Amino acid sequence: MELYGVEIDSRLLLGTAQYPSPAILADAVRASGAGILTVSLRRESGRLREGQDFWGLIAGLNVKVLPNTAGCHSVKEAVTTAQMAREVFGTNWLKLEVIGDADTLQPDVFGLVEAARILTEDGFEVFPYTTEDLVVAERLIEAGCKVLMPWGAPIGTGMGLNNVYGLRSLRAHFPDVPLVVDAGIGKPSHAAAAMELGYDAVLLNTAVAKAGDPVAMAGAFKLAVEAGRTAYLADPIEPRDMAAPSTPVFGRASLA
Ligand SMILES: CC(=O)[C@@H](O)[C@H](O)COP(=O)(O)O
Repeated sequence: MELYGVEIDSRLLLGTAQYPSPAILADAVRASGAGILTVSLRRESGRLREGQDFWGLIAGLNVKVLPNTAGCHSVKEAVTTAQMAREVFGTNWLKLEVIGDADTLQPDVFGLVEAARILTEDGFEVFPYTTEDLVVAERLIEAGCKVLMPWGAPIGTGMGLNNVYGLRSLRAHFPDVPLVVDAGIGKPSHAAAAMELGYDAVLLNTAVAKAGDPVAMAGAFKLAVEAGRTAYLADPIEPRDMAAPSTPVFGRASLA
């Protein structure tokens, strides 16, 4: 998969927050085979010493880092955080979150488009956390985004794909834009379902970090993403209303 001209081996993107310990985070990342890790400057660098330890751990994993403006509620805050993240991580890649509602953590799509335009003009390669809205998607692309990351469900809910119709429409409208389902995935089956829809990748955090066994769950997500992608490429059958015998019957057995 190619994102902003960079070839990425794995179609699983993993968040790095909320793990029980740094060691479990590192083991989970390895088990997941993740190709990209998101890192939030604001959440992780609260205390200087801890922040430095954390950067060291992430750097040692040798996985591409996608800094994230998690927790930003305004364009100004997101732009400032992005500029700081570029300094700290030395990358133009940015996962752009502009949160519009404190209960659902849904994106402020108006602020998102504005921030995406400002940051793209400033040389960032923006991965916007958005909804499945087609018009917003169009505006983000006009603003310079070359990847879109619609939500599956609100962050941290684990509800899976809330609007399969919307996600399918988005895929159909933008066949050539890399699309990543970001947020709300709770189980490997949700990730597989996203991949079966033809999504290029999934991004998740809570489902692994908060699992009873994060390392085992990370391995399960790895398999699910691979299975979903393989199934998509294998061209699944369409569901149908009428039954159709899977074992054709030629003639009848004579019991006489
Ligand atoms: C880590 C990150 O980028 C989150 O903001 C992301 O949206 C993940 O959401 P979940 O925790 O619901 O997987």
